Amino acid sequence: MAPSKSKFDIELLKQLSSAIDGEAVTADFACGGLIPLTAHHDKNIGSMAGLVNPSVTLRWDSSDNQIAVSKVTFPVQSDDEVANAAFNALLDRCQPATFGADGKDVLDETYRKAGKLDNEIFCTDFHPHDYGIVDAVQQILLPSTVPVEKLGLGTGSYGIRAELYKLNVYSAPSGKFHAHVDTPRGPQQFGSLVVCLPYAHEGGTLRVKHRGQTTDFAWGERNSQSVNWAAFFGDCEHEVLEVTKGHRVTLTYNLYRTSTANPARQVADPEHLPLYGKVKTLLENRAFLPGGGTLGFFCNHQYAHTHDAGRKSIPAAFKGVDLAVFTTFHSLGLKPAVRPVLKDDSHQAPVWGGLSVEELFKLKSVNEFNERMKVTCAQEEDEDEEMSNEDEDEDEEMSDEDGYGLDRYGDRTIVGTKMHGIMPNDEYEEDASTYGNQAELDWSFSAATILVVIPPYTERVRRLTRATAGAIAKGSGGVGSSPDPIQIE
Ligand SMILES: O=C(O)CCC(=O)C(=O)O
Ligand SMILES: [Fe+2]
Repeated sequence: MAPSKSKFDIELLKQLSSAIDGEAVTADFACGGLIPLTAHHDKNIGSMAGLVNPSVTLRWDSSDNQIAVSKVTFPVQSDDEVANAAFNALLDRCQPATFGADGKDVLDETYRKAGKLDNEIFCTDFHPHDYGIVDAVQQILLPSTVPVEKLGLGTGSYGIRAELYKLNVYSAPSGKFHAHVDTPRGPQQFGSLVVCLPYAHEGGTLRVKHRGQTTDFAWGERNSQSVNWAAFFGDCEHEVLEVTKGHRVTLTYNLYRTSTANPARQVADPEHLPLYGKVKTLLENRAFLPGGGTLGFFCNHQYAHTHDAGRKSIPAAFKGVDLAVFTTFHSLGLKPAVRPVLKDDSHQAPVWGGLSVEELFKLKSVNEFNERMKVTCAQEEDEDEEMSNEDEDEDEEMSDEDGYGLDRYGDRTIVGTKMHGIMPNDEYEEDASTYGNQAELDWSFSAATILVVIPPYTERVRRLTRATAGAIAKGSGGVGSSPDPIQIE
């Protein structure tokens, strides 16, 4: 006997969940690199070549009225007395670094022990663009699969701006910064960049975590002869382990996605995402949700969307696997919508259409779901009608199997995969999300869902054919001429 429709759907949805989980495992949340001191930036051709006395110079406003500006050049050679005196003057000029907790800037050396210089009082001749760092970050963390015109943000694809934020010195013994999540500075900020200047030290590993995965950047040993850097998504918890010897001198940058797009930059083809083929096969399967339905995916990353501008920016801000899910469905002719999922205690929930995960799973009917989520489905009304002819008895069979978080609301299906469930607070050890690197600003991170209305079989195949034919005709891949602009409402 053929399996019942709901069981069959569950099986296919599980496959989809696994495919997304696979995509999530390969998606990077942090990257880093090393620039040997032999590297020289050739300003004429914008590449690295040759060996021409490389160095990094820092200048800062002196606190001594007799001297306007002080400077030091890295690397500081141990036998160079003048350079060592200049380095000590830098250490003297630094003030204790604070961090954000409960909306206030806090000085607590058991949590963060470091010195800092604010960017108003220093400058440097080191620019991460010159060494290809910004390009590398863009390629690894923000591979572009959505031409921004589809998101109403201009033409081409995004650029990246690295804005110098602070100079920090973590010194032995016990320089450190316990687990925290950097305070977001608006929806365009997608991450942070740390550049470690050449100065011998031991310890001070930068540890970055995301959903159970950890990446360590241990620069101590090699650092006296190189500039090291790391970049990571803004919603990742991270910490600086204790410095046990020497001084760990860093420049930190906020990384922003620029709204001015670069029309010349190649937009990668979503057809090459591993997920694409699997979703396409699923949609082409006549037996999969034949009458249509709605799929929901809990995002892997968190996004800054505490007010309207932030909420509208979410698709443009998508990272990693969330971007892959969004662009895959979009390029196959469907119109994914995005909804924030807020915690119960958020007074903003009714305003932004957000829903706590507890509420989400309490919902009984499609109408209630639509009402509460304020879902704007990309479907015409008659298709909605068509979609509501499902058998209510199937509800039980569809609910939460094997921890996949499958659930069903009348004719709609919410798919949460293992990786994509709402991030519980205990994912952050000691709830690091309550510690920032600055007192709270207007923005904070919260979870989001992607909702995709799956039309009945014939309609979705029609859309799919149109979308993929458009892409081929355009010869560029990408989302090509696929349907209409992405719906954010
Ligand atoms: O120095 C580092 O590696 C990271 C510092 C940091 O997390 C911060 O300044 O927020
Ligand atoms: Fe940080």
